[in-house]
Amino acid sequence: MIHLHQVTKRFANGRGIADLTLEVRQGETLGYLGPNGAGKSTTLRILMGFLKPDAGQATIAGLDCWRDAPRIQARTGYLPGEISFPEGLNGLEFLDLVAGMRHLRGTARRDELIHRFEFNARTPIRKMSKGMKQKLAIVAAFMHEPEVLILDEPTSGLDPLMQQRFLELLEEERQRGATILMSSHQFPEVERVCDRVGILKDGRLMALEDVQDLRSAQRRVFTVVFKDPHDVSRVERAGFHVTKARGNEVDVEVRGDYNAFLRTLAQCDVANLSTRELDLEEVFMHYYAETRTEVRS
Ligand SMILES: Nc1ncnc2c1ncn2[C@@H]1O[C@H](COP(=O)(O)OP(=O)(O)OP(=O)(O)O)[C@@H](O)[C@H]1O
Repeated sequence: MIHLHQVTKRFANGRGIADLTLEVRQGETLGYLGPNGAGKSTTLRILMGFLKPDAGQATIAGLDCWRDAPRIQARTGYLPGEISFPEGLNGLEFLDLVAGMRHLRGTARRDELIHRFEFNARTPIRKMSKGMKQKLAIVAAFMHEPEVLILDEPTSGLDPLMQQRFLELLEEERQRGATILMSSHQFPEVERVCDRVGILKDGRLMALEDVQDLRSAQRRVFTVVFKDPHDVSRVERAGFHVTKARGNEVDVEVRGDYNAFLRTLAQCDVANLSTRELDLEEVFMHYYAETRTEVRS
């Protein structure tokens, strides 16, 4: 449904996106993650036809994002990262303006969304808080029940209750069959609502993974407290991936077969042992950091 094929956009500062190929399948929700300045918003703005790529092609439902921008903008729900509203309007007037541009007549969905996000849409926009403006932009992006949603950090500025409401809305849109591309810095929300997750760094796609596969892969962190500090180096020497070491206590990431690790532990004097699943943040954090930091005392 959403296709980027070898798309490059380079700004004067040398940043942007480079040779990016990515597909969001029909009915799929794809989480788009990456450090600040990675090029996420740039990608989304190219898809909405606000930026022209230097090379490559971006399409939504077969329409070229640059040439067919008005048609794409009419049928897509877009939530920008930085929202600029026209001067002098209240929330409802702004929504009427957007509805008019999309030739949308019914107001039931609009009113239902305003009710759901609990804000007074008659407030002048200049008097709205950051969170209220975000809610208003959400209503504008979702009220025409688009088949494609392009969302740039959609929960930023929302309080925890409203973030929850938003994720419920997204879940409903997924059920309805919408195709969703969503940038985010919130690993837990991506893990909750996305089918796949792409990681962008320095304008390049570093990883593209199925969230279900990540869940089912055997990845655990073992936190072990040794009685004898020499056992810490015994674990390291055996080739296991120690992610944190604090005195006698270590965190060890183990993927796949746990038996070899347990056999190594059997040779050590273990005072305490706990284990948990690796979360999405831990799986992907090394793409964010320049070098993995090891905490040693
Ligand atoms: N219109 C522009 N003109 C010049 N440089 C730009 C423009 N838009 C973005 N950039 C630069 O391109 C790079 C990528 O920016 P972008 O906003 O796409 O990153 P991002 O991944 O969305 O970051 P964040 O997580 O901080 O929102 C940055 O270095 C930014 O300064």
